[in-house]
Amino acid sequence: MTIRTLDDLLAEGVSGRRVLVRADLNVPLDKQTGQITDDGRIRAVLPTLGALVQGGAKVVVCSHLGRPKGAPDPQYSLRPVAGRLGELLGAPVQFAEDTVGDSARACVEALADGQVALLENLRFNKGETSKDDAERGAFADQLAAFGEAYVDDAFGAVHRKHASVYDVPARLPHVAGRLVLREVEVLGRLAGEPERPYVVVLGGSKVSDKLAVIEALLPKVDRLLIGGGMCFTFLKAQGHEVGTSLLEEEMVETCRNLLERSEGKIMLPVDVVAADAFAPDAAHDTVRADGIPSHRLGLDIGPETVAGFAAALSGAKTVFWNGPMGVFEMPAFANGTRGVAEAITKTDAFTVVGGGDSAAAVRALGLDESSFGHISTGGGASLEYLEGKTLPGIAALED
Ligand SMILES: Nc1ncnc2c1ncn2[C@@H]1O[C@H](COP(=O)(O)OP(=O)(O)O)[C@@H](O)[C@H]1O
Ligand SMILES: O=C(OP(=O)(O)O)[C@H](O)COP(=O)(O)O
Repeated sequence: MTIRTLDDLLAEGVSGRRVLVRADLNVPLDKQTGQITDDGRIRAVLPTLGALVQGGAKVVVCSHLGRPKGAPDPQYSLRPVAGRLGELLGAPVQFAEDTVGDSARACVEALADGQVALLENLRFNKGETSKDDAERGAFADQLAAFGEAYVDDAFGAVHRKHASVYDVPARLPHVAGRLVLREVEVLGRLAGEPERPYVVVLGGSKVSDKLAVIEALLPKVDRLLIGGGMCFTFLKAQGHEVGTSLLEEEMVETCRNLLERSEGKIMLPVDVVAADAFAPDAAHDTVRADGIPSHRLGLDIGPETVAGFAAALSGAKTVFWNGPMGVFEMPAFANGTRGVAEAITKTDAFTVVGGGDSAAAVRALGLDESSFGHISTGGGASLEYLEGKTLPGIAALED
């Protein structure tokens, strides 16, 4: 099995050719202003886009943003991303008002050599995420018509069996972009035989996605530290009241089983910061993890938990962290994420941070990016890669 790379495509010559690039431009946006709060994922794809522009390709970029439900939803428009991408590339990016409709077609047809267009959010179309092969395939046909070659540089989405990731490469000559190659190279160090002790820290809000990964990771790790929105389903499984905290009721039984089989490797919070509301100025207190008041919700791990997690991390030789420990976007609930991130940087371990929001948290909290071994653009993608799974987006690139 081989995977052709962007360099192979460039060596063939791309001048005047339409190249469809799947990027992961799923950046965090400020809910009030709609502005991009962290452009790390846009910067991460610049080496690939820059090389194609230099080569004189007509570059058609596509991406998802957030989780719209298969229909246009203005709050998830990629328009602001087109503006920022143009600034970073130093040349305007044409924005298509739809993904595969008249606007997109006109935009693609008008491209001159070396110009870049960005299509509207892929997930405004049912076919992108459909579980039905035919529905996904029909959408992939429309997308593939925009390119003569396909580059996958969307590492953060390679674990999704979606049309733009899985079905389009079956329809076009396909290569891996620079970001995908780099991520796979670095994460390969953790997927093989990581130096022990190997500690994984999990948090964030995509609870059910990540619960599935824990099962597979448990045998490979020495400690699994769980905070963020993840922890409440586990606390509930231990029989504790979690108030109105993020909870996946239907996964409580799964968590109970995981705890039973975890041989004591799973470490949960002993204290949490519980608030009256999901708001920056909400009244809040640190409470015992088994004493969250029924009208409150946990928005951060508490200081005793941070100290316990730091102690568990101190002797580690390999650390992987995905998912903020709390709602770090609100300063009152950022201490847990900051504390754990600092503890990770103090270890002698090879440290990897993965995930759009985790990487954004590192930058937003003013931590030194260079004190981590690698900052990955993918959270779920890197976790599934570490699990040793064949990822749909990588498999689709193999010849
Ligand atoms: N206790 C919590 N309750 C609700 N949301 C939380 C909690 N802790 C963290 N989060 C949220 O999780 C989000 C990030 O989750 P996720 O997408 O899983 O991470 P990543 O993008 O790094 O993979 C952040 O926006 C953060 O506010
Ligand atoms: O943000 C992403 O993943 P991550 O939060 O696991 O890093 C990717 O853009 C994938 O998005 P998805 O989890 O909605 O498929």
